[in-house]
This record gives sequence, C-alpha cells and structure tokens, in this order.
Amino acid sequence: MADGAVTNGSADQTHTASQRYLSTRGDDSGMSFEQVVLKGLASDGGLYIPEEIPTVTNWQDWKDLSYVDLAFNVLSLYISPSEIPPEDLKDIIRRSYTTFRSDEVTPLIQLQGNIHLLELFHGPTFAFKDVALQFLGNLFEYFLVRRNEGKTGRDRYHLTVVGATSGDTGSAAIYGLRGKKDVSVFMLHPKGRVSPIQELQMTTVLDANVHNLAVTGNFDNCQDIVKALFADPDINSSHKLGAVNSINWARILAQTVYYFYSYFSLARQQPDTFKIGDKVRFSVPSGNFGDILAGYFAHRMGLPVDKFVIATNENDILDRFWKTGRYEKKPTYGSAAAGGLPEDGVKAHEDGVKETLSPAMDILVSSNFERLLWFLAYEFASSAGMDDEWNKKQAGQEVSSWLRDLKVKGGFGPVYKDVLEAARRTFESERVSDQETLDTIRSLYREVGYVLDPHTAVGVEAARRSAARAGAHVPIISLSTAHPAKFAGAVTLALKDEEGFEFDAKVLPPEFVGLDQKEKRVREVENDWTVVREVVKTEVEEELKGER
Ligand SMILES: Cc1ncc(COP(=O)(O)O)c(C=O)c1O
Ligand SMILES: N[C@@H](CCOP(=O)(O)O)C(=O)O
Repeated sequence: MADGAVTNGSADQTHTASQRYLSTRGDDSGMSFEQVVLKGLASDGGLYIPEEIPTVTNWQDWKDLSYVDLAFNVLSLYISPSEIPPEDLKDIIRRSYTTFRSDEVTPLIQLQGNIHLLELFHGPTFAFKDVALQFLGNLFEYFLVRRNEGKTGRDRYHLTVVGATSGDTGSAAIYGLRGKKDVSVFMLHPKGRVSPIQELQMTTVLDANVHNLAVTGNFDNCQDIVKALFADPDINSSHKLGAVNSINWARILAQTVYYFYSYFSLARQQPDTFKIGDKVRFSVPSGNFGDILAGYFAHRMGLPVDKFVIATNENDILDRFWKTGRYEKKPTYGSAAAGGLPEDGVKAHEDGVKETLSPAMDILVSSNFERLLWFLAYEFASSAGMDDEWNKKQAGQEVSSWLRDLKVKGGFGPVYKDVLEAARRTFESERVSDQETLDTIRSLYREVGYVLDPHTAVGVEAARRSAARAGAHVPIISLSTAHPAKFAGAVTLALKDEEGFEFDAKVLPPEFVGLDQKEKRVREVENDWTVVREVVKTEVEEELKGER
C-alpha cells in the first residue's frame, strides 16, 4: 500500500476477500491489513474482521511444518503479498519467535489421561500474549520504517499505542515495543488489581517510549478509556492511535496458528489413537474472548474441532450468555450469583467485577465477543436467501443494535433462538469458582506433579468437566495461558501445605529474581478519559523533545 494516512477503501484487486476487512458495525469495508493493524478500532467503534474466512482444503499438508513455516502459511491467507512481500513476512515471523525459550514455541504436553496442555508461556513475559505481541511489535516496526523512509522530524509517522491491561497484555506489549522507533506505548492497568510480578514486569521497563498508567478503577474502566480515546477524533488523528489489545485483528490472527500447531503436535504424539482428521476439543480460559476466537477462526478454516470450551472464572458474563442467551454486565437470572453477590469469599466490587484468583480474567465485558456475534448474525441473516451484501449489512445492523443496548441498558438479549443454537453448536461454557481453581491446582500437583497457574487451572477444570461429557475418544487440548510464577499468591495458597513444595525452588524462573529491586516508573491517573488524554499528549510531547 502506498504511504499516507490510514483511510478507507484502498485494498485493491490484489487482495482476496480474506485479505480485505470490514467493521462489525457496518461502516468500514474494503480495508487492507496494514490499515486495520494501524487503526486498531474501526471509525464506527466496531472491530475489524476479514470479509471472508478462507476454507483451507489442504490444511493437512501443514502437519510437519515448523511453527514459523506454519505461521507463514496461515498468515499469508490474510495478508496480501502486495502489502507485505512473502520474504518480508517470513522474516517478521521468524524474528518474532526467536525470542521464545522453546524451539517449538508452543509445546504440547500430555497432562493427564486425554487432557493435554498447550503451554503458551515460553515467550519473554511468560504469558500467551507474547505469541501475538512479539509479532505485532515487529509488524508495527515494519510498517513504520516503510512509511518513514526519507522523512525527518514531525513529518515522521509516529504511532501512539494505547492499551488496557489486567496484567499480561501490558507486559507483553511493552516487551514487544520497548525501544522501537516512532512508537510510544501507554499501558493502562487497574491500580492494585494486577499481581505483584505483573506490575513489576511492566513498571521496571524504563525505555523512554514506555509509559505505565495506574488507573484508579477496574480493567473495564481502562478498556473504556482506551475506546473513548479511539472515538475522539482530536487525539486519534493528531496522535495516530494504535491498539495492542485483542481489538487489534493482528492479535487474533497470530493466535490462530497455535490451534493448528497443537493439533498436529497431538497427532505426532499419539499416533495410535489420534489421526489427522479426528476431532479435538479445546478448553480456553477466557476473559476478553480473543484467545478462543482465534480458535474459532482455525476451525472455520478447516480444523476439525468437536467443541470449544469457554472457561470463565466468577466473572461469568460469557458463561451466562451460553446458558441463557442474555449478555448482561450484571446477572439478572436465579443462582447464587444474582446481583453479583460474593461467593466462596470472593470480593465483589460495587461495579460488579469480582476480584478472583485469576485476575487477568476479571472482566465484565468481553470485547471480542462482538466479532463472534457478527458471524452469528451473518449466518442468521444468510438463511433469509438474500444476497451477500444484504447479509453483511444486516449483520452489521444487528451487532450495532446489540452493542447499543449493552452500552445504554447494560445488556441485551435473549438473542434469537437460531443465533443461540448456532453459538452452542460450536461452543460450550463452564464457570469455575476460586475454590475449584485452588482444588484443581492442588489435585494436579498431587496427581502428576505439575504446577498450574490459576487461569490455566480454570481451563483444566472446565476441560475435566467437558471430558466427562465428551467421552474418552475425544482428546482435549487445554490452553495454558500463563506461567505459575506470575501468580505466586494463588499458587502458594493452593500448595503451601503440600509436602516438599517450595515456590522459589519449584516455580520461580531466574528471570523474575530481583525484579522487585529494580527502579520503577508508573504514573497514577484518575478514571477519566479526558485526564488520560492530556497525560498522553504531554508525555508524547516530552518523549519527542528528548528524541529530536
Ligand atoms: C493468563 C491469562 N489467561 C486468560 C486470559 C483470557 O484471555 P482472553 O482475554 O483472550 O479471553 C488472559 C487475558 O486476556 C490472561 O492474561
Ligand atoms: N487479560 C488481559 C486483558 C486484556 O485483554 P486483551 O487480550 O484484549 O489484550 C490482560 O492480561 O491484560
């Protein structure tokens, strides 16, 4: 794509439908990959999705590929070679995964019986976010170098990344972008609601382009501030905002790869019982719904999946949707959870968010659910027998109306029966309490000697319940989203009485030792997007003064 401002409609004939993007709310369409990556959020507030999900008939041929080669095959389907020449794309991917501690990037291990664990925490910050954010950091750099060729001073395209984090996206984004030219990164985290290690991982990075903001509020407040900044035409155009959260399509795309990779790993490891073509289940600890949505794309591309298991903690908006068809910030149906009452000693804040042992999933509203809603609405519209343009328009209108109700009334639904049935065909859901999380960490330690992080434990408990329904012939891959050392409090609570268990000896990696002795930089800000806007403007100005 030619150099210049990020505007609509410039993807040309060289882009296939899966390499052009539209907004879930219907206003933007025909966007190129570079445009959607740099813009992050569509102008109408929607999220970008490809105009078509490619069906890959020969995906079986990918079975022996290395992670990098597999990623290249998957990503090429969504990125036109006219935008990133194949050799450049391969190089970006290769560089992104050399920072991982495992040659396999995302190794699969057999945990217990037919439950397998996909370890996604071998990147620089020990969480699954590294898989996408190492790639996204290099992608931003690639686009910026190209746009800024021959330019100096204020003429250079300077990207201002603003992101919200409940702990893991923040450090992964910071490690993906620290020290990169022409990009500033502002990470908003809820003050006091991330784990001590997560906070240290973020705030001990002192590169001039890294800005940590501790917001007096919860994760959803941080996410709302980010969306408000994107919706503000003033700062969005003056500062060229960019997104690192999973609202950015590149995050989802990069995560699609490990669903294929783990499937092939399973076939290699279990040649007698699992053949290419057999179905598998995936259990995914879920908050913002980005990780599991990546799996949905892999499935739509051809990967044989029996079910995706959405595993939530007590912040269970997704579980309630699958059970009732209503998507509501605060539960209104029966059960002990009605009214957001605390359970199992879990602290419930006035805003309805519960503080659980798996804090990265303490989320009221799952932003990527909007992308799935679009596909469900599109499928529903398609049954009316009209043309594709009409179906897409209908889907955009339906999603806009649901999201308006969510904003204004705090929820929507029940959705049409057909929409809910379609959602249930591909997904099922489980809600796992803090007590069950602790029990799962403890029982896996006792039974197989493996230490799970609390988010992964939520997924494993959901996988066990799902396995009981599916039967022994369907293997389950449970996604391990973080290293246990990031959540010392929960792990120690679960294992402190186990004979011979010592956190420092058994769990703590050398990379975390001494972090608390390092210098920190963080700024406290009010939960007010206009205040954050001024902070961003001032700090970018100061940063650029120092650079130029
Ligand atoms: C450790 C961990 N597990 C699970 C999740 C949930 O993933 P998602 O938000 O993609 O649903 C997150 C945060 O996003 C996380 O940091
Ligand atoms: N759990 C996340 C919350 C942000 O989610 P994202 O996947 O949309 O970036 C975190 O750890 O920050």
